[in-house]
Amino acid sequence: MTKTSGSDNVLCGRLLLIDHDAACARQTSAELTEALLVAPQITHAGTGREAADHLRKLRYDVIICELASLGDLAANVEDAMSRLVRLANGALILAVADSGSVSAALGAMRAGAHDYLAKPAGGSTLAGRLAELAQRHGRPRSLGVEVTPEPEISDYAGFVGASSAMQFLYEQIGRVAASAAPVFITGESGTGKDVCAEALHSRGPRAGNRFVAINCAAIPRDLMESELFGVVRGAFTGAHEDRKGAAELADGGTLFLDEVGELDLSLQSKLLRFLQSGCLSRVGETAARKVDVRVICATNRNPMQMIADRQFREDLFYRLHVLPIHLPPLRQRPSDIMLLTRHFLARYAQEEHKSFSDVTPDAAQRLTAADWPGNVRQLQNLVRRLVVMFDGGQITTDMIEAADIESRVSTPAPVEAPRCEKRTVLPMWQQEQRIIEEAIATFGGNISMAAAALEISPSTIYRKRQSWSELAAAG
Ligand SMILES: Nc1ncnc2c1ncn2[C@@H]1O[C@H](COP(=O)(O)OP(=O)(O)OP(=O)(O)O)[C@@H](O)[C@H]1O
Repeated sequence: MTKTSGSDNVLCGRLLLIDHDAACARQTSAELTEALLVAPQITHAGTGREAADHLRKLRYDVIICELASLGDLAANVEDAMSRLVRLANGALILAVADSGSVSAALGAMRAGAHDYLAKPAGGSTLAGRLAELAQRHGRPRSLGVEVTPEPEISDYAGFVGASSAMQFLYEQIGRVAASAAPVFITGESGTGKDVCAEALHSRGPRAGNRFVAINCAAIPRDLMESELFGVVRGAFTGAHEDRKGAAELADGGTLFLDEVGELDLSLQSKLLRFLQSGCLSRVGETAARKVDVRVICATNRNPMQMIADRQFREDLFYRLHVLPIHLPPLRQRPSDIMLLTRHFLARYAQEEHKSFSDVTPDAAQRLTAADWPGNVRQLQNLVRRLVVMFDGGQITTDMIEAADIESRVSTPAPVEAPRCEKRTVLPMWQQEQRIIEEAIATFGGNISMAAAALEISPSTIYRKRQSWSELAAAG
């Protein structure tokens, strides 16, 4: 077996190996020790729960996790990995999946694993992949490492966060902001899609012009067209004067269409025509007006599902989905939770003229371990309530319990036993489509990276996308 070179020698600290097959784990340990120049301290855990016990007692640098061994942590791989990520305290996580379990591997990645390998993964393959990962993520705690970590950015254009997911996002915004091409932002509610749209505007060449946001879910359907494209006097009852719509107001700047999936289908056709021609007509006029806007749109729904359900035009989707950005949920970047907590604490304490010193270690542990289904908005609301409800001092777990009206922070989601339910089975091509689109979203729209993770070629993805549009059109 070949040893990794000195400069690659990044894996030397504490390593937790999770594998229910003890013989396999022994072999992997031996091979890894041989493949690395400085032997790591390897601890073996046979189950997810055993691993959780180790992680509560000691901090590890790297976790290698055979996914089938996590079954006792949660009913599905994604939830189990989310729990592991929360306990991992920033360790690098490399998932090892059965070669047929692409969806399990993707679920693990979605939940926050840094990378995955298909079985069988020998010691030198593992060592090589860990070296790559450590270079990419910068592991300052690994012993004997010569990696110079990139300077960590902890706030950027309205965002607070220093996790590797946020570093990737800042880099993406920096690159994408300069372009005039449409941006499609996805992410759960409260992850910062509005913040992202404004950051793209403020960091781009249109920053001197207007940023006009329109929430497609908040405006009644019959007013939407005039809000978007404007109206001429007398076009309908109540149209007392000529008025510009959001698109015209944003001329020279950025038009942000939030919750774009809520636009009704007839307006989607008009939006498509506008994107194709750069011209619009106000409601009640026939003349076309040339408008120069950069379009950014966002949704917290799955656009592929909306297309499959015929709620979103596929041609419009591909027109808008030129530069995709995906915002990771807060539970996948637990290292940002205390940074955000302290940021909001300082901000609201100042607003309320109060003084809060910090958060007790127990309270910090509780906040970091929570699921945050409402993401940053939920954390922000909780901190605001804490500041309003209490006079100052240190934030304790009792205070969190009292302020946590959503009852989600104090009670992490219980592990549900697998239920036998009647489920709809989607056709093979739709399941395949979902896996591939999820992989693409995981890598922020980068097809080459998604293809590499799926171990297929990028041209296969392009070819399959073409055949799905044909199937969707035929169906
Ligand atoms: N990384 C972050 N740092 C600081 N504040 C953040 C961050 N992410 C989100 N926020 C704050 O959280 C709140 C929700 O963010 P935002 O409205 O951008 O979320 P969203 O993804 O657009 O949600 P929705 O889909 O519900 O519209 C805002 O007050 C925003 O300022």
